[in-house]
Amino acid sequence: MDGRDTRAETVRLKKTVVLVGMMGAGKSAVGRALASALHVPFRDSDAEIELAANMSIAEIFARDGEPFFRRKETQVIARLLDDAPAVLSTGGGAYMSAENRAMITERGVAVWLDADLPVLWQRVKHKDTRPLLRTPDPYATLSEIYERRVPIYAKADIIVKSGRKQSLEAMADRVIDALKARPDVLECET
Ligand SMILES: Nc1ncnc2c1ncn2[C@@H]1O[C@H](COP(=O)(O)OP(=O)(O)OP(=O)(O)O)[C@@H](O)[C@H]1O
Ligand SMILES: O=C(O)C1=C[C@@H](O)[C@@H](O)[C@H](O)C1
Ligand SMILES: [Mg+2]
Repeated sequence: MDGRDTRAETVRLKKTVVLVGMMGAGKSAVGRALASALHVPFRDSDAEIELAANMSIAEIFARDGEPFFRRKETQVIARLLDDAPAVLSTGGGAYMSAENRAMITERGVAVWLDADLPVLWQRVKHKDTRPLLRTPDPYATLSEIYERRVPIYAKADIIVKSGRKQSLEAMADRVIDALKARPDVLECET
């Protein structure tokens, strides 16, 4: 048996879980906890792009522009979806591309970590690593991006609400609970 024991159950991931959502939704942080709970590899498209380019995302945006970054993002997601089932955290804009959405849903399962704007702002306001928020009024920019993107994130296969007070592990557990309703994604024996 190649399944692993999680919370007194044996679960086996059959498809890559692709976390989508806004900057600060917790895709990277919750993704790591989720991969650890499911005993599968954790991958992060932003980190993979930075590794391949040997540059930070802010540097890539500044030197090569956002369209170049988006092309790399699509290539990296396609490559990572070829690997064995894993948890894949995407960058906040990845799910905006129809091409990315199609391949994610065909070869994996899209999970939207849905956090409200005030929660997102609390989480991103102290860091200046996100090039899209390097504007004179980053809160207004985040708000505008949020309003524009929410209808697209809502197309995800699974939606998990992310509250202010939930720990990363609690969020990972909620994602696992949602995945259990999808036996084509998570095989579960008690
Ligand atoms: N449920 C949570 N509880 C506590 N802290 C959280 C939670 N989710 C995220 N955070 C914190 O918020 C910050 C931003 O989260 P994270 O980097 O995972 O977001 P992201 O969705 O990957 O954003 P990006 O699209 O910019 O990569 C981190 O410091 C993370 O630890
Ligand atoms: O929301 C976005 O468009 C982005 C989010 C980050 O994860 C990075 O992918 C990059 O900063 C762009
Ligand atoms: Mg991230």
